[in-house]
Amino acid sequence: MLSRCLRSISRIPGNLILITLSHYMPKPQNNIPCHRITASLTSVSVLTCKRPNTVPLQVRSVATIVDPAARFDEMVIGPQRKYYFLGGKGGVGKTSCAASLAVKFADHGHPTIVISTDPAHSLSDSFAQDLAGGDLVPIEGLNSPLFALEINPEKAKEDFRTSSQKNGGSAVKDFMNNMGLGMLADQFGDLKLGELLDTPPPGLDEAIAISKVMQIVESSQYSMFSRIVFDTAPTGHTLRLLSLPDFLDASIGKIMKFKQKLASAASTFKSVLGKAAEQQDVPDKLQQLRERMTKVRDLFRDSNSTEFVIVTIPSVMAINESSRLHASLRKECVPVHRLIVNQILPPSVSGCKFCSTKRKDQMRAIDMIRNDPELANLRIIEADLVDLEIRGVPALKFMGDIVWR
Ligand SMILES: Nc1ncnc2c1ncn2[C@@H]1O[C@H](COP(=O)(O)OP(=O)(O)OP(=O)(O)O)[C@@H](O)[C@H]1O
Repeated sequence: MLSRCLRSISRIPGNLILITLSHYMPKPQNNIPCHRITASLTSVSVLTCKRPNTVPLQVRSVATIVDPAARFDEMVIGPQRKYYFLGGKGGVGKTSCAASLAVKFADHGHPTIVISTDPAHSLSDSFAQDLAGGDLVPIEGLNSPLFALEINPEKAKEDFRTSSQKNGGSAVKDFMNNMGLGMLADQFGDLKLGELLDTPPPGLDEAIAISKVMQIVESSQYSMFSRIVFDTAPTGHTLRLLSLPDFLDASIGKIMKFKQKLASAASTFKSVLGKAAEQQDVPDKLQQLRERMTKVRDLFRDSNSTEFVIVTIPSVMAINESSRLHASLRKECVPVHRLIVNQILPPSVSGCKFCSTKRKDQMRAIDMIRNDPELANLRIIEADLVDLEIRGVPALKFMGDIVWR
């Protein structure tokens, strides 16, 4: 209702927001429009409706508009680089939404990269191109460059584990024994080096994948790309990923402490100091990893450049999970403004009994969103279930026009 009638919103003096509506709106006494508008605005109280098409409202705090459109114009504006992470429950349409957003950015003149960090990739299927080779692959047929990549987290984890074992885990222990400092190993038992180096915690695979991606996006070779879209793994992985930088920070902090203790202990073994210097790069590598993890965390939290878009479907289970995801993202200070409710059965299905029953269920689930304290304030983007397979650039353009309006 509001989106159909809305022409503009502007702040006016006296802590008022002026909402100009493009359609004729009856007076508030008629009991329709202002109530509907207040239902669509949070923390708003209606003062008066002076003229049929101009409604001044007093706000207690900045109003959030629940509007069934993505406001793509806001997303596309500005040449500075922006990151969009799309996440949610498995199978809800994260990849289709991420790929269609990347296609739309590129079609609007933004050189764009889309990266899948989901271990169960479907980005290749979505673009109908093989993107699993480890390098960015150009996607044809768009106004600006679009490159896509599927990260293989298993491989990244294996690389990390191998290099840790070579340079950090066993190498650290051998190093201590060689120096005759084996007795110090017990003293450093509380450092739990193995926790980080031998048995990587869950989520490390994706963090390393994203960290690898950071390497790509930080390099001057890719500085021209102004939009980076991530198709992330289902909720559980994403949540672990978010808590990972803090975990690693603590673990790596312990190892850095270890480095300092080792340096002071080594001073009593002057003859082996030369060897100590050779091993200097072990903690330095960890320091680099720590710095990269910190950057990943900062990137997730930077509201100027980053937005996490939650994708869901209109079912009670998916909406409950989205609510939990939003609560966790909020706790981690990750900016979230939009919730895509995908695969909604269109009203035209009313001829089919099964479909219309299903649609009623979906409408009830959508009502849940509006009453959910975590989700109600997000911009809700409604996307219909379409009767074609979302595969290949033309289908993604079609999907993009449905979702990213
Ligand atoms: N609005 C839609 N209309 C019709 N089909 C859709 C829609 N959105 C997604 N699909 C289809 O649903 C399936 C799952 O979509 P997609 O792979 O994008 O989900 P996902 O959340 O990324 O899944 P996963 O968690 O398995 O990676 C695909 O076959 C896709 O084409």
